[in-house]
Amino acid sequence: MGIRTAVVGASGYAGGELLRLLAGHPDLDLVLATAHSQAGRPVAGVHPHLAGLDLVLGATDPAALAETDLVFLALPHGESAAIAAQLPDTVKIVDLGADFRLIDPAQWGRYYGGEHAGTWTYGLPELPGQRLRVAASDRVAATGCYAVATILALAPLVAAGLIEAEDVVVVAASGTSGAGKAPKAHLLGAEVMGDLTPYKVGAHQHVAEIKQATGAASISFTPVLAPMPRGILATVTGRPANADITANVVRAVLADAYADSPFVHVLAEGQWPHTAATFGSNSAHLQTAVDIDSGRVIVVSAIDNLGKGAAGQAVQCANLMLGLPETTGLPVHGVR
Ligand SMILES: NC(=O)C1=CN([C@@H]2O[C@H](COP(=O)(O)OP(=O)(O)OC[C@H]3O[C@@H](n4cnc5c(N)ncnc54)[C@H](OP(=O)(O)O)[C@@H]3O)[C@@H](O)[C@H]2O)C=CC1
Ligand SMILES: CC(=O)N[C@@H](CCC(=O)OP(=O)(O)O)C(=O)O
Repeated sequence: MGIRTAVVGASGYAGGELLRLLAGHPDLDLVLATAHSQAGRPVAGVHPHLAGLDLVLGATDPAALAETDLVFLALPHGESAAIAAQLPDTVKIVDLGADFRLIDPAQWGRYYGGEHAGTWTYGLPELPGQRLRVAASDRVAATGCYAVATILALAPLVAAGLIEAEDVVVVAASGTSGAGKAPKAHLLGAEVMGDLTPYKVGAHQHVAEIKQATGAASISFTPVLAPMPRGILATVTGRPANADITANVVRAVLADAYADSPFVHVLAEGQWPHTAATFGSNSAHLQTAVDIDSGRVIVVSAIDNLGKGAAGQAVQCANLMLGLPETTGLPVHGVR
């Protein structure tokens, strides 16, 4: 018997991707998959791509979860804390929601409202020193999807002093699965297809965790909904601190920052990230340029929002928490 593992919120997009990854994981044994309104339905009825996974979605019962070794929470914001509070210390938890990501309660109040649940270890192992902190933790808050795409592009630039921390601009497009399965007015099929739509303009909740993780002082962030099922392409630009900066210098800083990170790939000169190349993987692809007109430093990053942006990231953190190799059960390469 391996690590007894439960997925809470298993009927959702992130939960479904966790089930798919766990089915191929050699050490994590899926013993419980729970849902809310869809409890009682077979997994394959909710997730047709998981046909053959012979499991019925259970109700979310903390007493049953307490009998496991590892719980992934893939719930709407605000629902994790009540369940986590009922689980003993013997159970390791990775929360995919936002509830425990932020340190500053004022930032929680600004972007989410309501009571701040607390702060867990931020689940982005590629940040300096964070791999060890995740490995030493029993409670980890996995990152937001736009946040990981942006932080991976931005953090090394701020840390190396290549750009000014108070002038960062991000425009990022996401596939529709990023919004979750629950019906939303702007996500009706006919409205999404053949269209690009900005939303939460000037007020996206991931700005708080991006600033917290990178040290950027001010960020203008514009998310765009794209007519594709999954994937994020983030274009991050910053004003250079030094007028002589070149793309080769930026590329070297990024390559150095991720030299020991198996899932982050700084692409060869001339190759640009695109979402399809990361589809189904836990990888992030990065490339950089210096704008020949404005002189701004540009880093483009691509991820699969359900992979490195959600379920893959969560499994990567769980691997570290359990002392397993970070890459166990996780695809480095996309499906095309
Ligand atoms: N989608 C993405 O790309 C990413 C998602 N995340 C985070 O992961 C979490 C899940 O997201 P996602 O899978 O997209 O969301 P979905 O809307 O697709 O799924 C939500 C899940 O939570 C369950 N649920 C809904 N309401 C409750 C409740 N009141 N109590 C208990 N369970 C409930 C649903 O069960 P049922 O269907 O049975 O009602 C479903 O299993 C969110 O916190 C999200 O922010 C993080 C990064 C990326
Ligand atoms: C397309 C879309 O709507 N995406 C969601 C991000 C979902 C996510 O990953 O972030 P959280 O875990 O913080 O919810 C949004 O922009 O709010």
